[in-house]
Amino acid sequence: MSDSETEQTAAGTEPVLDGREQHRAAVAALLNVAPEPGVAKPDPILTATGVRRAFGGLVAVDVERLEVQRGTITALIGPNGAGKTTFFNLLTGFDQPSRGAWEFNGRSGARLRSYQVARAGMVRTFQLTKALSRMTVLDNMLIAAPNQIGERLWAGLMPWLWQGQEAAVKRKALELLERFQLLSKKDDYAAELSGGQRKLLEMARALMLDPLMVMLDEPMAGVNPALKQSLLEHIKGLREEGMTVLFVEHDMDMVHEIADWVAVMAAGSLITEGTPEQISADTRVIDAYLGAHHDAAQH
Ligand SMILES: Nc1ncnc2c1ncn2[C@@H]1O[C@H](COP(=O)(O)OP(=O)(O)OP(=O)(O)O)[C@@H](O)[C@H]1O
Repeated sequence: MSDSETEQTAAGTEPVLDGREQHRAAVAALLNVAPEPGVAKPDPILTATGVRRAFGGLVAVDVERLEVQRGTITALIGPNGAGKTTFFNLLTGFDQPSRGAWEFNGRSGARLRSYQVARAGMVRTFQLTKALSRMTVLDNMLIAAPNQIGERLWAGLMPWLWQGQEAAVKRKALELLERFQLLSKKDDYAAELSGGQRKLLEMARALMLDPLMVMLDEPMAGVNPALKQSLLEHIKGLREEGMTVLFVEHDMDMVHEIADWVAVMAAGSLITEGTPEQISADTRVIDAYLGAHHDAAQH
C-alpha cells in the first residue's frame, strides 16, 4: 500500500492513513481508555455483550462485555483452557453461544453462519487441514475466494464474464502469494511448506476475502525464529492497511511487540484489559496464570 491518503480501505470508502500514522492513530485512540474489563472504546468495530457458552456443566465462555477498537491490533491472552478459542469460534460463527449477542461493524453478528460472518468482513485464519495440505499452494488460495453468486449461471450464459472473474481471482491470489513470499511455492503442495510458511499461507488465504477484521489463532505456533519477524511485519502490515486484528497468542514477546491492546481471559471470563505494559504489571493477570498452574513464569 502506498503512502497516499487517497488509497481506499477494504470497505472501499474510508481514506487510509499510512503505516506509521495508522499505528499512531491506534495508540492515540486507546490512550484514555481505562484498563478495566469490558471498558468502552472510542470506535469499536466489534462489541460483544453477555456471550456465554457452556458444554454440559462447564462454562467455557462467559464474557460480559468486550469492545475491540477499529484499526488496532488486539491480543487475546490467558492460560490454557481460559476459553479463548471457544470465544473465537463463537464470534466467527463456527460455534453457537448458549446466550449473548455481538455487533460487528454495526451489524448483529450472533446466529450468523461462518460464511456470513466472513462475508460481513470478519475472517479468521485456520490451520491447514489434511485436505488442504494435499492441494497446491495456489489452489489453496483459489478455493479461499468468496463463492461467486450464480457461478453456474454466469459460466453457462456469459462465459466471457465468468472467465474475467476467474482471471481476477487468480491475479489477486498471485499478488498475495508474492506479498507473502510464497510465489515460488505456488505449485508445491501445501504439505511441503515449513511451519512458518503455512502461517503465511493461512494469512494470505484470509486476505482473499478482503476482510475488515482478521482473527488469528496462535499465529506464532510452530514458527521458527527466522520467520517470526517476517510474520510480525505482515501482521503489522494488516493494521497499516486499516484492518483490525484480533489474535490469540501465548508468545508474550509477540504480544509486546505488536499488540496495541491486550484482553485477558481466565476461566471463561474477561478479567482485565489494557496496553501490554499495563497488563504485564497487573496482578490479576499473574494470579490467573499461577492459578491455572500454567508454566508461564515469563508471562
Ligand atoms: N467442544 C467442546 N466440548 C467440551 N468442552 C470443550 C469443547 N471445546 C472446549 N471445551 C472446554 O472449554 C474450555 C475452554 O477451552 P478453549 O479451547 O476455548 O480454551 P483456550 O483458552 O483456547 O485454551 P488453549 O490456550 O489451551 O488453546 C476448556 O475447559 C475446554 O476443555
